[in-house]
Amino acid sequence: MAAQIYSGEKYASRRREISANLAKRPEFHDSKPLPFMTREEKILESSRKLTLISKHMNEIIDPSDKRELYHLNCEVLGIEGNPMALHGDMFIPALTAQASDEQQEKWLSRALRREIIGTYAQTELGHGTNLRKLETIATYDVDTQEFVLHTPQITALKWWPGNLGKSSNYAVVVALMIIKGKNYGPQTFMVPLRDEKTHQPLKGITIGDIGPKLAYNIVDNGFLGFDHYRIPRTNLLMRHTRVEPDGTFVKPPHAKINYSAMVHVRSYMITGQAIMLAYALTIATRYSSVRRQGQIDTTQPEVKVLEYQTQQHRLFPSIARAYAFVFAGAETVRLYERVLQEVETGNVSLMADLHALTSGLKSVVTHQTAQGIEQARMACGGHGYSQASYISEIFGVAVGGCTYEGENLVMLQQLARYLVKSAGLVQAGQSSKLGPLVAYLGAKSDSTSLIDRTPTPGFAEYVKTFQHIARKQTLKAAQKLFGFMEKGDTREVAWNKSTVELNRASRLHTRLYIVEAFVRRVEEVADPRLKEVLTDLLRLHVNYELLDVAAYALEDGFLSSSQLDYIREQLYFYLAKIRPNAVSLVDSWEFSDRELRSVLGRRDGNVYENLFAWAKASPLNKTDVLPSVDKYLKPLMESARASKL
Ligand SMILES: CCCCCCCCCCCCCCCCCCC/C=C/C(=O)SCCNC(=O)CCNC(=O)[C@H](O)C(C)(C)COP(=O)(O)OP(=O)(O)OC[C@H]1O[C@@H](n2cnc3c(N)ncnc32)[C@H](O)[C@@H]1OP(=O)(O)O
Ligand SMILES: Cc1cc2nc3c(=O)[nH]c(=O)nc-3n(C[C@H](O)[C@H](O)[C@H](O)COP(=O)(O)OP(=O)(O)OC[C@H]3O[C@@H](n4cnc5c(N)ncnc54)[C@H](O)[C@@H]3O)c2cc1C
Repeated sequence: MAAQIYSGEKYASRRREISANLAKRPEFHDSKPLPFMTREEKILESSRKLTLISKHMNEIIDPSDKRELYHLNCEVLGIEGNPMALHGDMFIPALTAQASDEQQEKWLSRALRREIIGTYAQTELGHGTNLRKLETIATYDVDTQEFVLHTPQITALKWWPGNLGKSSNYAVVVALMIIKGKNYGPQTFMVPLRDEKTHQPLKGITIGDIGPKLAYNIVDNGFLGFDHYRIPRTNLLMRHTRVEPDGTFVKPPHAKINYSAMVHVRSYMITGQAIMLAYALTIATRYSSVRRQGQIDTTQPEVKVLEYQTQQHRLFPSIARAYAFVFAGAETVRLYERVLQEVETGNVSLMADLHALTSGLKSVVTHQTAQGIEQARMACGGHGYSQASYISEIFGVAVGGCTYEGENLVMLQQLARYLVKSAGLVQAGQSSKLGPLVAYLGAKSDSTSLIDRTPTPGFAEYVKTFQHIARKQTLKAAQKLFGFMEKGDTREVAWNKSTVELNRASRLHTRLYIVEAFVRRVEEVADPRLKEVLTDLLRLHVNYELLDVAAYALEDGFLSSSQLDYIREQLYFYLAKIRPNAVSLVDSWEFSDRELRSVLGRRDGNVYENLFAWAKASPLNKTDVLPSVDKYLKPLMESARASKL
């Protein structure tokens, strides 16, 4: 099963080898539980481990394999980030996709060797979503052939970029490019921020950390201001866009080609989110098979809480989602790598499809992941609320994905633009022009679903029902938009009056895609034992998801209430059928205890003694009487007692 999850036996077994290798190297382990460290201690500890990774990586992994590096990071550094997180996640991808060969020679090679540390500085205090209104300006000075970076007001301060505050000495900075008074929109520049020897900020640069956040606190998200700060013309990233010495602008082959670092993260983060969801579910499912409370049969001993149907309903559909997301994530990465290669040859035709797909997936997957993690926390009762479970940290890190790389409700609208265009083609009788991701929009619906109307309903009937729902909502929402426009609203006003419905269409389209990705993967499985278990999980998935969106199919009679009853019964049937495999389904992700960092999620199930040991190790328990008691509580109680006398 691990080979299914990790798209092949080769990587699944490499993960095991890497984990086994690290188990023998205590210097790579956390020196104490992360929840007991201050933010400063965590950053120090993470930097220590980063240095070790840098030194010994070649003995443990093949550093050219992204997946191996990712696994090494998960084991050693964990999810709370590290001082070079953005260096790998965005700085290197931005240089790879946007720097010319000559620029790559100069900077990318140094970045890969870790001679310099970089980040991606785009968001500002006043603007994150609306990139066209960023306020940092890069004005071209033809005389000196330099760009002058400037922060004209406080809202123009870069704000949020990861590792900008304290760790990075370079950044790929996004600023509005002005040449001879003309605004050429957001462009990307390579900008030195700190002296390479002293690490002191360079003259003209104001820089620092933005303070603690909900989670992800090992990362020093930062602020940055420029005071007429000059960089050479050749620091504009010029793989696709160019500015000649005389200020002539040479257009890229696609207007949004500069957004590639964002598309890179959106493509990869689907897998990252699946893994965080699987972390939380591993912890909650294992704990639920250790925790005994209450009885189902009063003549029998207390049961494991995993026997309760409510607990299964809380956890198993999310287990199915984690599988669905990792399968969809693998497809997304394949498409991303293909588009990256095609763009290199000047073919930008798939950029819009990739953007639409990743915008939708990023939004639906992060939202459902956060919901699933929070349910996993509640499934652990009181102990879920303790940081010993580590689920609160997983939640905090994962939920950040709803905001970064494009706020979810904004990114759903990006997909909606694509869907509206496709609906326009359908309306114009040009369905043959629809791309493969939206071809179903042009198909004719059956009048009713055949779920429960055939002897053994296959997945095709479910897929058709999801297609019907997504098609109906897309065409309806587009019609709403066109209707407002026909009545005289501008497109923008009409759009704003239709966005809730448009975003619903985007979610339904994306949920259909996720179901189809799951079906595609299960169909490929050859081993009959694996196929059976994955088929059960997929059946749980389609029934759970369909129930969740059934209102759309009930309102036009595509599904009847008796079919709905059938879907519910199927759901309950598969909850029970999956129960014996539940622990194996989470164990199949093969997370080591080191990687999970959870007392509740321990593989050996020895939860109670380890919770007690963890509590005793709390810094508060170093002394029996705290200074706060000596200084305040004792005098308070003493004066209360004295006044009673
Ligand atoms: C199986 C195991 C294997 C293991 C393998 C390992 C994998 C594990 C990896 C885990 C990795 C996890 C990584 C986690 C990283 C965590 C770090 C997070 C750091 C966070 C960083 C950031 O947040 S950076 C800042 C991000 N900011 C944003 O995202 C801003 C959002 N805003 C925008 O993107 C844009 O402003 C916009 C898209 C909303 C609007 O842009 P604009 O105003 O310019 O455009 P329009 O709306 O007018 O649209 C015009 C037109 O352009 C099209 N378009 C827009 N963007 C793109 C694009 N990128 N590509 C193609 N086309 C695009 C748009 O659709 C419109 O088209 P039309 O045809 O006109 O409709
Ligand atoms: C953990 C984390 C890490 C980050 N790392 C980086 C980084 O490394 N580099 C970087 O540059 N940035 C980074 N960011 C910033 C991040 O990319 C932005 O915060 C994000 O893109 C959202 O933009 P915003 O903050 O401007 O939200 P806003 O746009 O202000 O969103 C506020 C609300 O307005 C709504 N809204 C905004 N525009 C529209 C619209 N057109 N239609 C309808 N509703 C709208 C949103 O849906 C939301 O409800 C990070 C953020 C976080 C949380």
